[in-house]
Amino acid sequence: MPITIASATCLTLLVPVSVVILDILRRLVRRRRERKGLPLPPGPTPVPLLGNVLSLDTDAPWKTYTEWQTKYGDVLYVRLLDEEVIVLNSQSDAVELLEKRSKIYSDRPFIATIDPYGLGYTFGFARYGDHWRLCRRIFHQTFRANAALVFRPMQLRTARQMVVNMIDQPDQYAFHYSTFAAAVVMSAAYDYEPGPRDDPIVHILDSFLRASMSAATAEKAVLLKMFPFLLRIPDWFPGSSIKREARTSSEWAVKMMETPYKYVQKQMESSRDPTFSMVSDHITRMRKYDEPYCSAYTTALKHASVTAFHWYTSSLLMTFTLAMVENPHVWKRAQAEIDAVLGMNRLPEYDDRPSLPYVEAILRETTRWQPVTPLVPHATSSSDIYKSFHIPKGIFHSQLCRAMSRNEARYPNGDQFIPERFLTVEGTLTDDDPAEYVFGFGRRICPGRHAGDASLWISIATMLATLEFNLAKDAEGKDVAFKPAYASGLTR
Ligand code: HEM
Repeated sequence: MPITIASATCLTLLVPVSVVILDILRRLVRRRRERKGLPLPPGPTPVPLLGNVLSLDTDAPWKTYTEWQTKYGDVLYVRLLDEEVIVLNSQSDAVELLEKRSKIYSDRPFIATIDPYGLGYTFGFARYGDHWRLCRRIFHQTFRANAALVFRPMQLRTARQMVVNMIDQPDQYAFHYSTFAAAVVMSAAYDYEPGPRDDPIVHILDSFLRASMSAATAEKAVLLKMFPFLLRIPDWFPGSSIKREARTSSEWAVKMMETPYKYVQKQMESSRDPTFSMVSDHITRMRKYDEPYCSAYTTALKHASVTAFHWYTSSLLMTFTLAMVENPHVWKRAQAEIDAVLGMNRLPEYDDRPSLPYVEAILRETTRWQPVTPLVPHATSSSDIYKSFHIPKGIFHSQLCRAMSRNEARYPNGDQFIPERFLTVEGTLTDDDPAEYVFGFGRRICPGRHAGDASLWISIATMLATLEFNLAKDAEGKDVAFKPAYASGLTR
């Protein structure tokens, strides 16, 4: 019988699919042997091969996990194809494992999209090991609590500039948030202050974020893990779109890493004015080292200085804006507090922070209401036993920030934006601060949290002191209705 094109295609697909199925089975059998009779944490019953993947809301997985939490408890075991996942829904379990046993809970999982999309150029996705340690040390020297105080005058100035830009171009608010957040990190990392509009480096950052975030979804990670050859097929071949997207994202990532780095090198060579930044400091220090350490140091410095993490700050400012537009009574009460404490003649400064508890409560509620990383992925570097359950080596585990922030006992009506939940009846702040979980836990806890928190506070306080938050109007002066939606990806 002649072999048709259709049957040849079927045969071509059958081989990789069979290899993948055999590999999944082999790994599942090996894991079962390693358990030595101990049970896995409870979770929904997986179907053969597919596991629980069909029951998961892939756009908002935390919604399904939260439903399963009610049914199976705080420590959940879920299987998505061959990927085993432990979901930690409570802060106490996250502290117990990620902080007290941080030696084995600090790795990042293998996510097949990270390197092809260029996300591997930021050390946030690096595997736990020497490269990560060096990046983290470089980063920490600049951004640790005391060192980050140096940035405050710049953060204050940049926040005020952002408000001026918003008054000029209110419809471009998302861009102004991004410029502000990037300016803070770029100043510290490269001594580079972006222009208020159309800055070329902010453009590179935003282009990378758009290319990587819209593309790096969980489905694509699974697809690439199962069929890595998709990255090698010719551009004209059906199904090559993932490869082309990855290439675009990776090209932006290289520009994001190299362009500001070259800017610092040029400044150091040519400028008569001394430049001081994280990058220039380490370029100077590394002169005393020889190859190959110098080359490892340069790579770590480039990965540590990639400023893409500014998106956390700008994303939270978007959430803040949404909350203000939906809850005008909140910004009105905050304005009344600011006017009463500061009077009408000056803008908020950092020293005013303790005197503005309602503004602080708004910041806390913003980070709680819509956590910027609903699921934070970690991986175990060896197996463990927790609460008499077997936790396998090398599996994905994730603290579900979203479940912590929606714990009904701690936050009644958690879907609503209610800053008052952080205030006592006397109007002072309670001890509950979401910063205890929104920045992660243990050795991978956000190292930019001090700078990030200071950026958020000064920008929110300055906006509340100067702006009103209303719906846009159409040509007839009527409110333009809108339906808020979050993009899904590694962050929101
Ligand atoms: C202001 C809002 C911010 C929030 C809510 C936030 C949150 C987080 C979270 C949840 C993680 C993962 C922690 C874990 O794996 O357990 C993280 C990691 C990280 N953040 Fe932040 N972040 C913020 C701002 C920033 C800023 C402004 C910077 C840069 C100056 C930054 C730099 C980083 C880096 C480099 C990592 C990776 C750390 C590692 O893997 O070792 N973050 N952040």
